[in-house]
Parts: sequence; C-alpha cells; structure tokens
Amino acid sequence: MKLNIAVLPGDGIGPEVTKQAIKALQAIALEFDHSFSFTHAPVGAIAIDETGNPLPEETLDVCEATDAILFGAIGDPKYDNNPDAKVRPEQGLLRLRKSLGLFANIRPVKAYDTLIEKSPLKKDIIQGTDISIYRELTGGIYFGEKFLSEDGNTASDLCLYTKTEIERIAHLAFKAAQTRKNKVTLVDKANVLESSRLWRKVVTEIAKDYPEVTLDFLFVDNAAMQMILNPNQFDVILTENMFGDIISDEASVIGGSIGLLASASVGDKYAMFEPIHGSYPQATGKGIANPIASILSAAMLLDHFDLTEEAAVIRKAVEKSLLLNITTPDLNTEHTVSTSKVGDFIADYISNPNDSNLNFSNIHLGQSTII
Ligand SMILES: NC(=O)C1=CN([C@@H]2O[C@H](COP(=O)(O)OP(=O)(O)OC[C@H]3O[C@@H](n4cnc5c(N)ncnc54)[C@H](O)[C@@H]3O)[C@@H](O)[C@H]2O)C=CC1
Ligand SMILES: CC(C)CC(=O)C(=O)O
Ligand SMILES: [Mg+2]
Repeated sequence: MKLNIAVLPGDGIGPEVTKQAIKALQAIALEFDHSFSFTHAPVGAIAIDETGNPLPEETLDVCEATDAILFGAIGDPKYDNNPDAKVRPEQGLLRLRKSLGLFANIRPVKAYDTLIEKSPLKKDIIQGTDISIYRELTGGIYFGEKFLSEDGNTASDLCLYTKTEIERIAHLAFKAAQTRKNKVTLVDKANVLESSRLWRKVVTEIAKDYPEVTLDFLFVDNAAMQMILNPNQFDVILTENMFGDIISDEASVIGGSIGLLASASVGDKYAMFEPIHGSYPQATGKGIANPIASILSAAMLLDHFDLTEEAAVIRKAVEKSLLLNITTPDLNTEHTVSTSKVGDFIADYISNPNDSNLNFSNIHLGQSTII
C-alpha cells in the first residue's frame, strides 16, 4: 500500500517520540513491501516561532493533502506560564482537530501483564483491564465562546453541545462495543450540567439501535474513582471533550505510564494519530521520554487502513521491549534505555523477530541512561 503521511512533531518531546514511530513504520514498510512517505510540517510553539501562527496554512494544506497525520505533542512553558499570551501552541492542535473534523478521539487503555508489578495500583484490581475511551474532540468547553471582562476580573468558557455532535460519536462508541464486551458507559455530570443532560437523552435514544449493548451512566466524579477502584467494570467509555481528556490521563496509571497511551482522532474524512501525553518539556532532548505511545499511535494508523497484521507486528515488538525491560525510566529505574534506543529495538524487532543477533543485551550494559 502507498501511504503519504503528514508528520507534525510539534514541541518538547514531540519530535523525539515521533521519530521512533517513523522508524517503526519504515521497518513495517520494508517488511511488508509498502511505500510510506513522510511530509513534515510545523505546529504549536515551534510554528509560532517560525510564522507567528500555531497552525500555519501550509501545515493544514499538508494535512489535507495526505492520507493520515502522525502528531507528536505541542506546548511550551513560556506560554503555560504566561496567562496573558494571545497566541498559544494549544490553539494549533485545537484548530487542527476542528478544521479536519476529527470529532472522535479513541484512547485504548490496557494493563500489560509484563508491567502489572510496576503499576502503583494493586495487581488483582488492574489485571485484564481493557478499556476503549471514546472522547468527543471538537465540541464542548474547549471550543465554546470565551469571555474575559475588560477589567480582567471575570472570565467564562461556554460548554456547548448539539444533538448531532453527540449522535455521531455515540454511534461509533456503540459500534465499537459490539466488537468488544457490549457495554457502553456514558460519563457525564447530568446532575448539574444541562449539556450533560442532553448527552444522556441523546445517547439513551441511540442505545435503542443497539439492543445487545448495555448502556450505563456514571457521573464523572464517581467515574474518576471507579477508574482506580475497579477499572475492569469498563468496556467502552463514551464522554465529552474535557471529561475524556482528564479521565484518560488518569487511566494511564493503570498501564503504568502515560508514555504508553496512544490515540486515534477520526472524522468523516481525515484521521490523525497522536499520543495522549503532552510535550513533557522537562524531558526535552534528554532521551528519557517513552516513545511507545507514539509508536502505538502508528499502529493505530495502520489499523485505520486495515493493515491489521502490520499493526499487530508493531504491538508484538512493543510487548517484547516491555518484556525484556528495554524501556525508558518511567517504567524502569534500574537499567533505563534511551528514547531512541527503545525505538531502535522496536524497529529491529519488527525487521528480525527471530534474529539471535538482535543484541538487546548491548542496550543495557549496566548504565543508567543511554542517549
Ligand atoms: N496533545 C498534546 O499535544 C498535549 C499537550 N499538552 C501540553 O504539554 C505541555 C506539558 O503539559 P503537562 O501537563 O506537563 O502534560 P504532559 O503529558 O506533557 O506531562 C505530564 C507528565 O507525564 C509524564 N509523561 C508525559 N509524556 C511522557 C512520555 N512520553 N514518557 C514518559 N513520561 C511522560 C511525565 O511525568 C510528565 O511530567 C503543556 O504545554 C500542555 O499544554 C498537554 C497534553 C496534551
Ligand atoms: C490542548 C489539549 C486539549 C490537549 C490535551 O490535553 C489532549 O488532547 O489530551
Ligand atoms: Mg490531555
């Protein structure tokens, strides 16, 4: 298959983790005789530095002209620490999602058997966890009208949803549940928010089209607690933009690190693949960022084009790296391996899974971190 992929590495650790995902895709292309090309474009703080715009027109053009987008991360402390900044890196990502109509963000959460001892949560609670979070991505409070009074003392952000926005992602969530354990949990705050009551009404109506799927409701505050107490109760979680953002970072604790959680942002026409984490600025250039979230996002990209065997090969290589403890310090404090070495191992394993010369013992060598 021929795929032209837009690569938007962004800021902080974005470029270094995205580079590892590209290595994995290149190894897949070689093994399976595909032709993948990569077109890089700026977004976020780096794009502001270059052009004054966090999402330059040229970047959007590249995204629209390619088959899929591989996104890194955006964000920079110089904006985080300046509440008065008028232009912000995050606007680049939000505009990109909106412009491309990427209304559904799918975030798989899994407890890896090999990492179960490393999670701060109890083994018997998290074992077997397999959740798919369907987060609405182009509506709600992140996109509603913003207000700041002239004296700077009053501010608001509107949380607005339409029936159509709820319906389209709800259908995707129910369809996903049909291929899984036939359960959808709608996470909302319908005891307080009018927008959440609309979600309940619309989703309850849609559930009638999927009689074999059980629909449950949880208020988001309780859901946050249940995620830690009993994550195995969840199959598909359906929720609005901000709740999905927050609850999925929380859920990453189950897997052992946010550096493992990938996502697919899809719409009717375009698709983008992005780790759920941010630009982790403290780690920039240190070789300590876990590239697996980005690499697994590349696997989701392949799934999107029905290259399921290829995606499975990437996941197998990732699992092998975890099994052999070839991991960054977020998962392994003894013999940590650098971002690029983890990427090298995964790409090599894709190419030569049975090669006894796959010299991962060299990767450890007893040192604390190799860059
Ligand atoms: N999709 C995106 O581009 C996102 C961008 N951001 C932006 O990123 C910047 C930093 O935000 P934070 O709240 O610190 O979130 P963050 O996700 O960048 O980092 C939070 C913590 O998660 C861990 N972490 C994140 N990625 C990791 C990785 N690959 N490997 C190992 N550990 C990892 C680190 O302990 C880090 O301190 C901000 O400017 C924020 O706006 C935040 C979230 C998503
Ligand atoms: C700009 C933010 C909404 C990014 C984020 O935290 C996310 O999408 O997970
Ligand atoms: Mg987030």
